[in-house]
Amino acid sequence: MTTVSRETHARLERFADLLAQWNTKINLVSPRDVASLWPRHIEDSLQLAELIPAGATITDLGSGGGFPGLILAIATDNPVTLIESDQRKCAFLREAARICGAKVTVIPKRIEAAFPPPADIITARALAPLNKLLNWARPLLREDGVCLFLKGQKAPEELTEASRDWHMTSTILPSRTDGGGAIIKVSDFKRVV
Ligand SMILES: C[S@@+](CC[C@H](N)C(=O)[O-])C[C@H]1O[C@@H](n2cnc3c(N)ncnc32)[C@H](O)[C@@H]1O
Repeated sequence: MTTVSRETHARLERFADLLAQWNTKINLVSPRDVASLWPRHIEDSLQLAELIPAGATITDLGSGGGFPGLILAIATDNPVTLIESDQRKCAFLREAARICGAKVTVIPKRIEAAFPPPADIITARALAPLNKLLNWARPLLREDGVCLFLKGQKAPEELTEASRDWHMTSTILPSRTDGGGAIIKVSDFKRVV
């Protein structure tokens, strides 16, 4: 379990309450996950916080209900850009950021059409295979930036597949919350020509 301050815990509780309210109208998480928001979604996102340096700018791709981007904005107080194409989810993300006092910019567009300033860190969860994530991330990341992707059991296969198209420095870290899941950390990557 990731340890957070009492104040951060209270802000995350506010986020969880708001998500549960909004989830009755829009599908931010599966309805059966509302009762297990902390272990399944919040803790899963929080484990990235300790891999992110203080002050680093973060861009989160396909943020959905705010995992992991909004959770990281609350836990780290770093500036976070959330890219999400679903307008109703963007309305939730803006409202949750306001209520939880998170430094967030929401870009209500498809990733391919979003051009935020290059970030120090790119995150994503439950969005696309690694190869596609790297393709989206490259122009949105500083040259010396790092990608942190929350992945399921197929992380090793995705890394093998992506290695055919990308030169990269990569590590697979075991997820602390999802048995069999993993964090794929990628830096210094460029397309094989
Ligand atoms: C399966 S959900 C995962 C949401 C969140 N990351 C999580 O772990 O709960 C994928 C999200 O990515 C968004 N999405 C999918 N393709 C996208 C794209 N090309 N540009 C922006 N958002 C996209 C969807 O609208 C959806 O909210």
